[in-house]
Amino acid sequence: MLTDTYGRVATDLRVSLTDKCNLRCTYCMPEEGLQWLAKPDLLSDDEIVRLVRIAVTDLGVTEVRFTGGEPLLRPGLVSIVERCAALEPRPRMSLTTNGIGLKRTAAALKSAGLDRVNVSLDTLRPDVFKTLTRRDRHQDVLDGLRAARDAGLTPVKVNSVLMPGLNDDEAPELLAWAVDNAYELRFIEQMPLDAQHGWKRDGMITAGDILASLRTRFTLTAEDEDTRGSAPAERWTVDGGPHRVGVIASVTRPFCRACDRTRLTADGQVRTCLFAREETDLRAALRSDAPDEEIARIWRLAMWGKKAGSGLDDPSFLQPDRPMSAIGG
Ligand SMILES: Nc1nc2c(ncn2[C@@H]2O[C@H](COP(=O)(O)OP(=O)(O)OP(=O)(O)O)[C@@H](O)[C@H]2O)c(=O)[nH]1
Ligand SMILES: C[S@@+](CC[C@H](N)C(=O)[O-])C[C@H]1O[C@@H](n2cnc3c(N)ncnc32)[C@H](O)[C@@H]1O
Ligand code: SF4
Ligand code: SF4
Repeated sequence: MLTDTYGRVATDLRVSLTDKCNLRCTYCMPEEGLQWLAKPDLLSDDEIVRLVRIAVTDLGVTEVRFTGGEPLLRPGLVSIVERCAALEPRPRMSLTTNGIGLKRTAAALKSAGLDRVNVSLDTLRPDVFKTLTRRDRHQDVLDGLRAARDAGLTPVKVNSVLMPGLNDDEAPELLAWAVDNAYELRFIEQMPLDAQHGWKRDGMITAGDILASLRTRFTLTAEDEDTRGSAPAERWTVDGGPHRVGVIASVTRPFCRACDRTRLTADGQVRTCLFAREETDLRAALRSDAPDEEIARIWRLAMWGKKAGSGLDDPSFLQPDRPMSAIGG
């Protein structure tokens, strides 16, 4: 098992398949993109499947999420999913994506064994989308969302980050749309993980702001805390249910005490936390022909050193060197 000194056990593995992306969301990447990882530095499909196998069979991981950068840009994605679905025990598998390209791939991903998807969409307004992501692809995301739902990659969750002066007035509109389309909407507080290091605590939209805005139009009833488990999202039923809305309040209502996550970057580094400042190199072990037991040992040791939380409230907090897109959000 992947246990840490605070008694938490990591059973949820998040695998970044690439650091590249076809959008440039302002809270994540600069306009000109980043220095992408060199191809030889990326884990191969075989290396990824091997690490997932070790995680599932030797380390107690039960959930695997593929993310990035934009995971749909990884050519081998469908085959990676198919090979991971054949593992014993079979992990539950999901994908976090900007949705562009899902129209083409949703059915194949479902057949390969993917269980569900989370799609990021911050606005219903094409012009705001273009400003926020610096790309004119709004319709592609809407098409991808529909394709995911039609393919049965459900529940389809939608992740929205609200940015002051851009889309912070859209929360009720987004929720009405999500309810109509049977998507489960979650609002995410912006975190200091942007490549530009432009985050400011007093410049972000908080969970409190979001809930106040939603309550101008909906009656929200908090779900029982006991049902939350290790989920980052706190949830409310909307107008008596059955629809729900979530808020992922990493900054103002952190949930690190229940954290069950371990992360693998596209270049094979274990990260114990989104905000970790150290990484552990599994790629080097893989490429020096280490046996499975040795890789499992290194991974366990890395997780044992996991810190209590994000450290966001510490006066000495320092943003990690890698931005969200290179960590795997
Ligand atoms: N602080 C913190 N935030 C996270 C973590 N994992 C995900 N998030 C935030 O939650 C957002 C949504 O993450 P998703 O990839 O959709 O995954 P999820 O919400 O954990 O997954 P499910 O609810 O199981 O579908 C991300 O964009 C992050 O902003 C984490 O380990 N720590
Ligand atoms: C890094 S992206 C990777 C997967 C895919 N490209 C996508 O956008 O869904 C994963 C999630 O991280 C979120 N994200 C990116 N930067 C963030 C930040 N600075 N604060 C909070 N969430 C962020 C995005 O909104 C998205 O939901
Ligand atoms: S949030 Fe996702 S879609 Fe937006 S730039 Fe980052 S990796 Fe790309
Ligand atoms: S900030 Fe780190 S410790 Fe807290 S929930 Fe996220 S990954 Fe876990």
